[in-house]
Amino acid sequence: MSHLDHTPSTPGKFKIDKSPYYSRTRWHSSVAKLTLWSSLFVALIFLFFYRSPSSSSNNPPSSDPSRRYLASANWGGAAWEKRVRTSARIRSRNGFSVLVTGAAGFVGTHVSSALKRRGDGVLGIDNFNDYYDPTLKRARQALLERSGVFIVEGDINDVALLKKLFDIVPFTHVMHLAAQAGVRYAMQNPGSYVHSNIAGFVSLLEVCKDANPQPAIVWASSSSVYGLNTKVPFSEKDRTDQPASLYAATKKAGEEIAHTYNHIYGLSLTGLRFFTVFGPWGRPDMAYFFFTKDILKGKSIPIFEAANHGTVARDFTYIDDIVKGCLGSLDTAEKSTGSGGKKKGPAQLRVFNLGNTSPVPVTDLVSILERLLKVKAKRNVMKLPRNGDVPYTHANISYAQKEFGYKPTTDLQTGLKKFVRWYLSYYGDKKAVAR
Ligand SMILES: O=C(O)[C@H]1O[C@H](OP(=O)(O)OP(=O)(O)OC[C@H]2O[C@@H](n3ccc(=O)[nH]c3=O)[C@H](O)[C@@H]2O)[C@H](O)[C@@H](O)[C@@H]1O
Repeated sequence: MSHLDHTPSTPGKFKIDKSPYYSRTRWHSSVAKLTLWSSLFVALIFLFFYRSPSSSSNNPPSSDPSRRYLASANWGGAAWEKRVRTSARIRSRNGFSVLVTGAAGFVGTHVSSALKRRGDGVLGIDNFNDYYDPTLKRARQALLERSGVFIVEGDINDVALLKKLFDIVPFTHVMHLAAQAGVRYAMQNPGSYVHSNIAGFVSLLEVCKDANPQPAIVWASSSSVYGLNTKVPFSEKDRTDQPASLYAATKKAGEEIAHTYNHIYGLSLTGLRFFTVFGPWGRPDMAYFFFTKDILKGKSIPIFEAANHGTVARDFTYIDDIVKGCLGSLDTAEKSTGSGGKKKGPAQLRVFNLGNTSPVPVTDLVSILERLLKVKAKRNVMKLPRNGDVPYTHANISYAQKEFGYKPTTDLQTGLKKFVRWYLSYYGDKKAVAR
């Protein structure tokens, strides 16, 4: 029997006798402790990398199998590099070469496709996580593939991968749309917001600042940064220091981080505050999308109202208008001024509201859907939960209008008509009801 077998399991209660075995016992127990703590440490590191949510367009619940590629990256090789190069090749005079992060996401897909159509070189990156149905992301990927856009499967926290992409292609621009989206999910999985919207953004900026030439970066902030601001319409000059959700706080942090990288490294940075973007190929976690699904299924839908039966309203903005805003921002983005990681002069730093300028109550959104679907909704009106939602958003867009002629042209009714048409054709009438 080994002397260690006498050691009680409760630490602290054991007083070691000063026997000849004492020093050996202590040495053995130190080795055992060291082994125990090292194993724990290794296990914690493993858990962190394995369980921490991946970045890109959205983040998954902890069971997400798509995170596994973090441990085993599936990129590289001559054929892969050729696809990267071909996808990013510029096909028009004065065209750009754009790296689009979150390319299999809602906005990412539309922007990538618009850039490709006008002759820019486009390379996507997305981690295809399962925050929402990844088959929708795969369908978007197939759509882009047909128009010649290759989406690299990878995470924006993978610095080696990003560096490799910049080694292969001297991107002139980065359209950074990969993020953990959704206001309410932040209470369920706060770490995913930090991982994607903060750590992921920093890892991207680190690679961009070292790139030669440095790209100009346009990235997705959010209307949610206005938080508890009550002055309407929201103007870029209004205060944004009262975020109502962790999601909003991480987007606000992104704006401050952008300032830092602009200041130190001369990166040209443009943040876009999107206002509740909707349309075909949209995000299933958003109200207009799951209301459609649930109305068709005959399920009741929760409709939030503000205090004292106040109206909850959003400045819903149609995807095509957002795409125009993204392209306008890219077209007016000035070059970054740094090289070799060093700033050579002041660089452009901008933030734009991209909204529709006409807020619509959520109850009206439901009425429009009822008419388009020809089904009466089962309305379950309830108090706005304390989950990060704000009662009202309304964009002042005069800055974007002045800088690149931004002018939204699609109202909620017209946009929803296009969405419903897409929804029914994508899921098929029967499947749409069954889902
Ligand atoms: O503008 C933005 O920056 C944000 O827009 C949306 O956030 P949100 O406006 O909350 O969009 P939805 O989740 O689709 O909600 C739309 C409206 O429906 C309401 N709602 C939502 C869910 C629900 O069950 N019931 C309900 O009445 C919300 O209060 C809100 O007024 C996106 O989900 C965010 O990712 C984005 O950053």
